Amino acid sequence: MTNPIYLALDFPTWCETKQFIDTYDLHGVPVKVGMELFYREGPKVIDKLKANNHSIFLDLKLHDIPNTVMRAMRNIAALDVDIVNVHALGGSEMIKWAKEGLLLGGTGKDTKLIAVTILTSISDQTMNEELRLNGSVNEIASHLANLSYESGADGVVCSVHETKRIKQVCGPSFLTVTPGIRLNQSDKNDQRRIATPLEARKQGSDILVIGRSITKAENPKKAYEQALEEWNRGYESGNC
Ligand SMILES: O=c1ccn([C@@H]2O[C@H](COP(=O)(O)O)[C@@H](O)[C@H]2O)c(=O)[nH]1
Repeated sequence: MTNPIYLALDFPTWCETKQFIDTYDLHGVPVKVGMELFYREGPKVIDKLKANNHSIFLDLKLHDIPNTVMRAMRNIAALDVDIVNVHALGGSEMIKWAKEGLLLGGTGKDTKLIAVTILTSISDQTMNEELRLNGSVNEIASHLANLSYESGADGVVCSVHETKRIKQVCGPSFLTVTPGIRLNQSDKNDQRRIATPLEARKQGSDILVIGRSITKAENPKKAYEQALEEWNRGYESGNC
């Protein structure tokens, strides 16, 4: 099976990104490019990573009126990356138009459109008391996943803790992409709904996104290999 661990390249510049990949010999691993790097370097960063054989998840989390998202997605489609995303809270019309934009601007590659349900930095308490969204994160994330599924998305971004329920609601082939992964549970940082790679595998995640547990590790190469080893252990021990 293909490597499901996307390394979050949350660096300020291409220069620092390249230095990190070169130093720790992480050439060719799947990567996630987010707002920090993309807003600095623009589309050329995608070409540079492609030249280095990385699968790319472009994490720009579009959230606007349907027409604006469709037109933006038409341009993003030309970048020919593997995964792109929107916020599910933009609603069903926005998700449908995002898919339309992706198809209109696409180069024939099967770019997956996924929708962020509830950010992994949000707790039940923040959702209920600050945002005044009623229900548990689990309930709302699975509702938003179902909405995304019915609107033509290929999957969602959620935490490991919602994966099982989302698979039950949307079916096994609906992708669950899970950030909030920690190799050491004590390093939560700004994340609230975290899990280990082993738990992610047991709960049925398809793709893991890992940033700081690898980039800030003493030995990032070893940390990446540890994540892969845990993931594979989850499979070998028949836990899935
Ligand atoms: O709900 C979400 C959606 C996206 N992310 C992104 O994933 C990485 C996680 O980084 P860590 O350092 O492993 O916490 C980061 O780029 C986020 O923008 C997310 O964490 N949660």
